[in-house]
Amino acid sequence: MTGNRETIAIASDHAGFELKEALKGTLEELGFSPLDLGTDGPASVDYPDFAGKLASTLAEDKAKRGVLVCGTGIGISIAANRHRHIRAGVVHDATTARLTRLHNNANVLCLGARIIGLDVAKDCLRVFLETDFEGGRHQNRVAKLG
Ligand SMILES: O=C(CO)[C@H](O)[C@H](O)COP(=O)(O)O
Repeated sequence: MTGNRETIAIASDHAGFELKEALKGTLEELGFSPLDLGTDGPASVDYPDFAGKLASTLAEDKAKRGVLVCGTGIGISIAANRHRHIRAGVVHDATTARLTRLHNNANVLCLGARIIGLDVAKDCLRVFLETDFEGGRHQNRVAKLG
């Protein structure tokens, strides 16, 4: 928390850099405090490094939720999901953003900057952050993820 604003960790590779920068502003508008873990520019970098930074940040309890962006959202989600405390979901619209919270209790939102536009990405972010886990039948399934 920063003041009474929840901290949201956010990171990207070079392909996601511009979208990450834009989404930091969206987080502020929505009343959250973005914790930017890089990358810091358009120079080519390796997405597992930034997924790892975000995973460490959540493990250290510096944030409870995070956002990762790469070209497709896929590579950075694979990397993030190697960490047992991470449930990262790649989403493409508000419906998948809602369902990855309702059903999967995802704690990390993954977006593909080369796949979706800014307005859709903003919708995904807002819905992801405002939707609670449904529990019930999904609780055992999520527990079985390890
Ligand atoms: O989407 C990604 C991983 O899933 C990466 O952003 C993408 O592979 C980077 O590609 P390039 O080095 O050609 O910019």
